[in-house]
Amino acid sequence: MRSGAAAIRAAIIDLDGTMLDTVPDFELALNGMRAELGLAPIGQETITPMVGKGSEKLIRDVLSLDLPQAQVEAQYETAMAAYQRHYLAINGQRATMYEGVTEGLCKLRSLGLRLACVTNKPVAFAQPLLAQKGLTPYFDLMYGGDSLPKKKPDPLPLLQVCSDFDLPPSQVVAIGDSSNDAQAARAAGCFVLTVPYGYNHGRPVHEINSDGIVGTLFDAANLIEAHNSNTN
Ligand SMILES: O=C(O)COP(=O)(O)O
Ligand SMILES: [Mg+2]
Repeated sequence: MRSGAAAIRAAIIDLDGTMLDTVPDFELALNGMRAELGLAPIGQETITPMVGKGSEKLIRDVLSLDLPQAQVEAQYETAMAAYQRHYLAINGQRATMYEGVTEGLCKLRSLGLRLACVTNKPVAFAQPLLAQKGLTPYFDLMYGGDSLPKKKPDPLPLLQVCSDFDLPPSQVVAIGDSSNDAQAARAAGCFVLTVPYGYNHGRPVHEINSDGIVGTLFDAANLIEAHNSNTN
């Protein structure tokens, strides 16, 4: 992060691919939906690069694997309803937490930062998932992909958090796994740190325009601590 910049007072943390590996949940829910539509199951290697742009795009992309455009639109509503039903039934069953997540969140809180989770996952999936994994207490607030009129890569959810926390974006860092998170952060004027173990739409992580790659959320917290000790 830029030396001479102001201290970081809040962090906005992504969910899928950053705190939790949810691809095994997506696999169950998407294949449940596909079975209802008479489509063959798909594997995690196909699903992983599709995660991160929200449910609407995911369902269209998954249907487009087999169906021509007109058919995708004709089946979309049925597919979305089936997908939501399956996802809610298995939510969190196979998702696992990445290394360093709880340590990182604890440390960020101990540094006095306010924390928000901003995900493109629908809020009806994200809220129970955070609760089930014991992550809810770390966060002051959470916005899902359908909480506001626009989702990442639009800066709106990040700017909303800055306004909720009454902080300028220059004092807020976004931490995520994808170019989607980085684009939103850059457009909002927030710092951005990237974890290398997530999905990034199937692209190499070094292509992301970010202020640094951190191995874990705990490493991110240590970097922020060092940055703040140079500014206070
Ligand atoms: O697109 C999704 O469902 C989730 O994406 P995110 O948590 O990485 O923002
Ligand atoms: Mg993500």
